[in-house]
Amino acid sequence: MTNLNFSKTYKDLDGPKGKPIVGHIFDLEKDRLHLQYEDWAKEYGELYNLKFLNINVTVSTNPDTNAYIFKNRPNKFRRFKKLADVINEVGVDGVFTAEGESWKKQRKVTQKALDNKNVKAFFPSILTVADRLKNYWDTQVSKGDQLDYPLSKDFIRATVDVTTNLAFGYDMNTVENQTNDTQEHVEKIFPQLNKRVNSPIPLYKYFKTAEVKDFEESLKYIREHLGKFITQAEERLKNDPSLYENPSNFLEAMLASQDKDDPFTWDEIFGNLYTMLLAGEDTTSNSLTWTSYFLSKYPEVQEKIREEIRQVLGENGKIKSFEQIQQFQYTSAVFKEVTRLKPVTPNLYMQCLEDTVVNDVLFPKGHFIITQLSSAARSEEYFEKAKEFIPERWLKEKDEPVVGCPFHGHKKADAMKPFGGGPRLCPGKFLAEVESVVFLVTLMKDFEIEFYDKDLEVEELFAFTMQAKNLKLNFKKRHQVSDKLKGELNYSN
Ligand code: HEM
Repeated sequence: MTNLNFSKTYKDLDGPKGKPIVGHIFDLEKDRLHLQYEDWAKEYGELYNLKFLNINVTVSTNPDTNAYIFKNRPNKFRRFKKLADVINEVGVDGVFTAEGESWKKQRKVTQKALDNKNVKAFFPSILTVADRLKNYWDTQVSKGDQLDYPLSKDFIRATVDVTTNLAFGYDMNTVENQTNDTQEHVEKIFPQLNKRVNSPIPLYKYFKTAEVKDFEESLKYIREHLGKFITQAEERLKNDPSLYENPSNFLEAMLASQDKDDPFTWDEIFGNLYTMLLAGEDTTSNSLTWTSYFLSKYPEVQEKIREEIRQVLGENGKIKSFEQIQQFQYTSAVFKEVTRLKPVTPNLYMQCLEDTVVNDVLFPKGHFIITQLSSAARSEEYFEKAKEFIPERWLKEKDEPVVGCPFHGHKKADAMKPFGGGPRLCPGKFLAEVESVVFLVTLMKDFEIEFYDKDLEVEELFAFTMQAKNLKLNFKKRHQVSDKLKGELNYSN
């Protein structure tokens, strides 16, 4: 500590008053944890303390502090050990929970599998999933307007298909085979993880309730199922040794390492397949579901996306090339604004690996810091008209090299970090953005959505990821554009 300069330590920070001995353990509102952290930040400032028995935790909503923490991984900070242990316990022992050298090795292969070049090469498979989605939706609306339609389920299926295709080289096709069980088992994982991470005593280890047993059955199913993918890929490599040099997907790339000095173990391969499935599906599908919330709230945004579709693809055109995705600037801005207002992973859990000074505050080795993301992203401090949904804030002014957000002026566009940051920035960010634009274009081109019940309040439900509770939508074939709108939007069809 001798070389560190600081004027305060975390102990000088304020925070809500906890109960004697237990501290804040019983104060946490598990279903709205991120909102509770945001509320406390309004009262106690951007850095404040909580206590769980004898464990001190600082919550940081400060973008600079958070950026520093993100940037200084894996050397100075790691993810919460308890979080990693709970995730590993269910077998998801991969790049998300790995640390140090093991993380570096796993990150390298993950990042390569998801880099721009690979996503581009994989693009035709995304289009295939989008075509299936369109056909499925056509069938649904051909029966008439679909009231209270479970659109979020379709987004889950589409993102599962994209991820399993890219990562495992397996076409699960859950969009067409609506009966696929895998995703139903996978859906149970995040809510259960949330419960386990937030239980001070791991009762699930000692009392096998029906819920615990059901969850364990799901884990068994997933283990067997993913195991089959590994066996199939091993066969492919045996039959075609050229795949060792040029693996065609993430799973093959991991298996190909068996040939090298530092091979991955079966558990590492399994854990990373599992990680990809979980990390790629829940986050992206929830973000798309939140997008459908804003589209229903603002029908004019649906129209603007349609106008962009017309401009980029022409009348009755289809997405054909990867390059066209870059032209969907407004649609991309819609998605970006959704990730600002509804960041689906609002809390990231960090721990200091050494005594560290961040923004003049000393945090000792082992100290826990929750990097809270939704607070800054929705704060007037960093974004003008912060509470409003304004996709245009992310559009470049014509002929002007505007960087980031024209609305925030002197404020900070990088105060939002829905994909984390630093060396552990989400490696699936690009894939998520590309597939989301493709699915939104598919949705808006031929269909429209509206609230099933305008008076039903849609709530943010925290279940490890942040989900939309009470979102009920009607799903319809696209209406004819009115003459008035045609004039306003310069529609010609
Ligand atoms: C809208 C969609 C998504 C969001 C909002 C999101 C968000 C995040 C966040 C916040 C993190 C933690 C980053 C950090 O600690 O700094 C993360 C990590 C990760 N994400 Fe994503 N993600 C999304 C989609 C995806 C997709 C599509 C994949 C892959 C198919 C993916 C794979 C991963 C992996 C493997 C990690 C762990 C990285 C590491 O620890 O080094 N994510 N994601």
